[in-house]
Amino acid sequence: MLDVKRLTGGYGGTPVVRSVSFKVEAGTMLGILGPNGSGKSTLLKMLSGLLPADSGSVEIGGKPISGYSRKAFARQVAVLPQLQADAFSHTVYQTVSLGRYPHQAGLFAGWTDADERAVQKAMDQMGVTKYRDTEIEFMSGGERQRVFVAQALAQEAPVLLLDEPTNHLDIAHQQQLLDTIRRQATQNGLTVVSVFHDVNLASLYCDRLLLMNRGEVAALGTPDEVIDEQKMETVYAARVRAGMHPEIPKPQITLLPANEMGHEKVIIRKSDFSVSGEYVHLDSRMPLKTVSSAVYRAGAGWFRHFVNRKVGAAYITDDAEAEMRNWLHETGFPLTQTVAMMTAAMTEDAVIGEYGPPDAPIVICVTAGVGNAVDASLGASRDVYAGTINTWVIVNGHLSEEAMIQGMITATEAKAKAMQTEQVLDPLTGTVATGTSTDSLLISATQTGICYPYAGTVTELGKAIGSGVFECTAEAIRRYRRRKADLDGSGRWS
Ligand SMILES: Nc1ncnc2c1ncn2[C@@H]1O[C@H](COP(=O)(O)OP(=O)(O)OP(=O)(O)O)[C@@H](O)[C@H]1O
Repeated sequence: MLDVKRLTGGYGGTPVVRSVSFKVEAGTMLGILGPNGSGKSTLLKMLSGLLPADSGSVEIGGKPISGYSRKAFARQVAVLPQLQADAFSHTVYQTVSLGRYPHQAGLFAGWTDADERAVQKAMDQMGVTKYRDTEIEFMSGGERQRVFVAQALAQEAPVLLLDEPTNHLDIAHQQQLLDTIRRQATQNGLTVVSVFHDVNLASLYCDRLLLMNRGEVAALGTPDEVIDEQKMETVYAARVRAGMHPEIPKPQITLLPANEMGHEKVIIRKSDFSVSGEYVHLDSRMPLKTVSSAVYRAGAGWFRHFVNRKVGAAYITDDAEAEMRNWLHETGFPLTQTVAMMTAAMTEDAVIGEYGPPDAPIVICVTAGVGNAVDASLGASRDVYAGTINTWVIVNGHLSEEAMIQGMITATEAKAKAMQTEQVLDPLTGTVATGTSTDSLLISATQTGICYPYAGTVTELGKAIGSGVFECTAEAIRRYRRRKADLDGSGRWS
């Protein structure tokens, strides 16, 4: 739909944009990225015909833009320039209506139903209908921006050129605007070229990205191809980390501040844990990098509060995560900083130990209930009962991603060995159990101090995790059994 070949141009003699070539297919979105002054707006002005090119060509629908009359071009291309500070004294309705001028046959031609519908639809899409009769000079920057996007949409041109359309918009309106434009591209075949400052928004919404650097193309391709850590760091001269969006497979970048903010050194000790009949709680004072299979906030994250909550043996709920969230909220834990597990075992019986280097130990905490022990190798079908081994491994050190996962494997193997040593049997199969059906594991690290690249069983860290989880689990099983024996003897927990 849009074909740009070796486009060069700028202001006066010096070209600002140099030999830029790309194509945009109908129904797709191209995002233009690049540092300040890299030539993004200049390129967009050349595509809009506002700035003549020194050399090269821009074709729309197979025809050079110079071949279109002004009005015919406006029927093909709608443009949203960078938001201007000054606004004219027009109402929202009048401003959006201006978008219809390329469809008017002559100066005195009548306003048609199609014009009215297009204006109404565009105002609705941008959520500005309620300001219909407000003069735009009295509106906020974000509100005005939405009015100008509505004007461009009312134009109903097959090509839309946008310069920083989300400028001034809050996150809800950014989402609404880009969702609308994306829908127009996918459903109605709109071709969109948009300048973005926000690399992450561009990655989420665009099919392809064009990364500009000093007026030239630094990269052109899918978001996966363009959003590369090294490329971003070189072009923007900023320290970044690239990773995938948590919900959809699109790359996102995060800035790395120069000073290690929030990385005050803390040493986690056994004495930082508080244990009651209600829950085990570790308040680490600083967020710890964590991977877990917890009920609340499972997966990867940074957390300060670690909770292992006691629930009754008959605990049942349709949505354990939501129930846990409510409980945490009512109990006063900050939800964004807390990761939480649950257990039917007695939390007072938690076994907590320090292993490895005494000045920066690996702290392990285990609660065990093995009434529901399972031999994982036999895959027998069974009912699920409460009875869980919850294991926390807290490392005073810096773990690589690999070490995080290896630490989980090492801990699981050590737990299975403790089950074997303590001769915990699967009641269904009569064989030695390897765990229970609802076990949970958490590994956290301060990410300061000693670097641990690996945590396999022969590494220093692996040895501390292996022996520590084994000892703590075996002791937790013994405590559980003593409780059970007391219960069986007296008919109640002692
Ligand atoms: N009207 C103008 N006259 C002369 N030079 C200009 C004009 N507009 C922009 N420039 C220069 O062209 C270069 C590229 O500017 P442009 O606005 O295209 O960059 P950009 O990538 O859009 O930047 P930003 O991210 O800051 O909006 C800059 O060095 C700028 O100073």
